[in-house]
Amino acid sequence: ALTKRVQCPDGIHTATNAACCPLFDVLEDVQQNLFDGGECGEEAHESLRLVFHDAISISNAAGNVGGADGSIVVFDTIETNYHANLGTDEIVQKQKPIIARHNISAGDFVQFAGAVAVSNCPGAPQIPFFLGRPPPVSQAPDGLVPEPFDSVDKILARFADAGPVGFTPVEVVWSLVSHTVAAADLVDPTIPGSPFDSTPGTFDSQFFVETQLKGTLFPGTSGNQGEAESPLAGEMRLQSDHDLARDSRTACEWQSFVNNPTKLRNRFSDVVLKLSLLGHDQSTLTDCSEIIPVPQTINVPATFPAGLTIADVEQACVGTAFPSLATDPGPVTSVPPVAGS
Ligand code: HEM
Ligand SMILES: [Ca+2]
Ligand SMILES: [Mn+2]
Repeated sequence: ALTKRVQCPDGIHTATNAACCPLFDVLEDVQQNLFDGGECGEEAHESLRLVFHDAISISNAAGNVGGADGSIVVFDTIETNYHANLGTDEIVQKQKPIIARHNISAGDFVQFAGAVAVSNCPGAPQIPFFLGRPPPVSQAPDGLVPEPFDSVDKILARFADAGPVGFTPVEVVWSLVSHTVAAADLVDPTIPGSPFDSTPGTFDSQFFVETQLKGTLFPGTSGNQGEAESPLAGEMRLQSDHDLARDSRTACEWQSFVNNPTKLRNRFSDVVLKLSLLGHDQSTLTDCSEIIPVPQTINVPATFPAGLTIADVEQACVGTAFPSLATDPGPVTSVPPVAGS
């Protein structure tokens, strides 16, 4: 279809809707001053985490107030002190001056920065972005963000209660594709930056392979709340990811992402869009998805880490065999921490 484009006031860009033009400057600012020139590093990871923590803070039972409204930024002195949000204060402090330089709401910025963050990760989808969220009305109440020590029942119930339609167990799995570009700083504070898979800078399916492997060690100290044993030195496994990979309601969807990059991209894109619209009527927002950069593509098959094979898989999906994968060559390695964590 032919779409008429407008010339933006900067004289450089064009857009399908003039309302999107200011986002070219915001994009430049976040790439240069938040994401170190366009990296999939610590600030990109934390900005994606912030997408979730802002958006999921809405409850159908409580009347669907809030959601993706930027309250975690505007009411940061309250919300970043909630236990589940600990550690988000740093990225909020880095985002605030950028928001102040532009005429953009905090709710829009959090979702925009998250979509740009994901686009910096090779293999990622181009996440749609809609513009026009009003300022938040109030801080989100405590207790709406899932914790890694929550049971699967509790996690699924919390997601089901997020917004008027909620999220199904399968959509919960889709949302956890995020943990392919992620690390933990506070679950074990002695080892900040410990990644959830061996490739935290790449948007691949290693997270779904490695969470299905038998846990054999704690990368740092033992006894941390919300942590389960992982299969690799340096790698952190959340109790919640361990349990979701093995629960009969979620295990087959979890396994289905292994070596399925097209599904990984498409489902994650769908579910992040849905998160980004929590608390909003999509028809009141403007589609500015074209401003989000097109991510670099990758073509690397999933593998078992060196020294591990199908024999180390804790098969949980009944009825579908775990995909057959090669094992990385060479000696057993350990996963290095994410820099700047
Ligand atoms: C059951 C649901 C979830 C739980 C229990 C959970 C829990 C956690 C925990 C405990 C951390 C480590 C925080 C730290 O110690 O620094 C983390 C990191 C992260 N989470 Fe989740 N998460 C969930 C869902 C999500 C979703 C839906 C997204 C995004 C769509 C997301 C994105 C991230 C990212 C990107 C990081 C890494 C941040 C960094 O590397 O700095 N999480 N998550
Ligand atoms: Ca990865
Ligand atoms: Mn971090």
